[in-house]
Amino acid sequence: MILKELQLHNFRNYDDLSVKFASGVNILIGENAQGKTNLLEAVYVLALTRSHRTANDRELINWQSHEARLSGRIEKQGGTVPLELTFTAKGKKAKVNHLEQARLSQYVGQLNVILFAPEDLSIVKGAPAMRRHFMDLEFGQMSNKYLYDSGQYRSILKQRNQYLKQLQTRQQHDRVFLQVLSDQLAAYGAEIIVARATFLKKLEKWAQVVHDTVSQHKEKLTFRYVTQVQLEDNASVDDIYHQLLELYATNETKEIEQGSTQYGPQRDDLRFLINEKNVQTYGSQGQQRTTALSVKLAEIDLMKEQTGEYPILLLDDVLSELDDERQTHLLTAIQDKVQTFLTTTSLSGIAQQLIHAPTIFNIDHGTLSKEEP
Ligand SMILES: Nc1ncnc2c1ncn2[C@@H]1O[C@H](COP(=O)(O)OP(=O)(O)OP(=O)(O)O)[C@@H](O)[C@H]1O
Repeated sequence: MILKELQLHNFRNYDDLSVKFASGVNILIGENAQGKTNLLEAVYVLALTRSHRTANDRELINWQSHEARLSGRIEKQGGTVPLELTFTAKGKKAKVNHLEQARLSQYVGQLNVILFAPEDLSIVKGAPAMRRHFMDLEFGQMSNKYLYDSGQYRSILKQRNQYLKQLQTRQQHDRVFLQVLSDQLAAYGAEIIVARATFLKKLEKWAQVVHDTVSQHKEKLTFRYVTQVQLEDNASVDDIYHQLLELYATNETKEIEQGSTQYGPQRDDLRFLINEKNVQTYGSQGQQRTTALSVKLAEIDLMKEQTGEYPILLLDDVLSELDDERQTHLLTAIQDKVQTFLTTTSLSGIAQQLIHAPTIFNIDHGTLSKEEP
């Protein structure tokens, strides 16, 4: 899939921008605070309807304005698809093929992106929330159902936590309503757990291929999905649902005391192992970085397997963080396959010989100029 064109209107520090991109590697060069990350963010937002940097959409709108508009034209095997997003103080509207979508989950998935920023290098050693966020982002793009189920789960979880607190302070007495919420939560939770397990198996398979090459056949990378339920191979949604219900029933008093839900996918984690040893605790910094790189590259392959199209890769200032060997692996893996946008303040430190005919854009105070070859 290729993002052929992008138009921005009052998005961050861009007043009006209209740009055509190359199908290979697009390098965005500029000094600090000129709008490089804002442009990558625009592509990310166009794909996912929300930013990776802020949960507050208002920040995306130019300070001088009340409305931001992003539109783009993507080219896929099935043809060209125009996308449009409008942000105002009241909310956002999403259009595919000029038709407004009733639900954002219907919009997401048209344009698939993978973002790789320096903080992703800490996916192995960072907090569990980071790995859950990673799973939700990636799997949500590949499956509308996953996206929908996790949205429902989040809202029921919030209600249930509020209700547990109310039971704690005796504002509420009705435990039957708690059971209704537990039932709904277990139903969506089971869907999420089974989907995560299924996607992780597939992702692991691709990550093993990449890691085997990067480690020159010395290391075997495996994933371990850490969840509170018993997860046998091919576990059914129904089985997990009953296990969760059982956990809620047995721990009702404890959960009321704590005033929060203690069981479910919001407590999951993901462990990476190299030759059976946990990379988080035993891996060198180099192995942790290589694992992160293998996982990122595996996402590209998995996305292709699931959707039939390669996603777009957004590299936010990450190449300078990778040594020559890892840069080589990354750039060779994507060469001539994946449309890539990379930001940098300087070309030095980037293995340019591995980038086939890049298109270079200079960014200066929210304006773009293409460097002629
Ligand atoms: N809503 C907004 N309206 C107008 N300008 C904004 C808005 N949000 C951010 N900016 C401006 O955008 C600029 C930051 O741009 P960006 O984050 O893309 O920097 P960058 O080029 O990636 O720099 P660095 O290399 O330091 O990361 C800042 O000058 C900031 O003041």
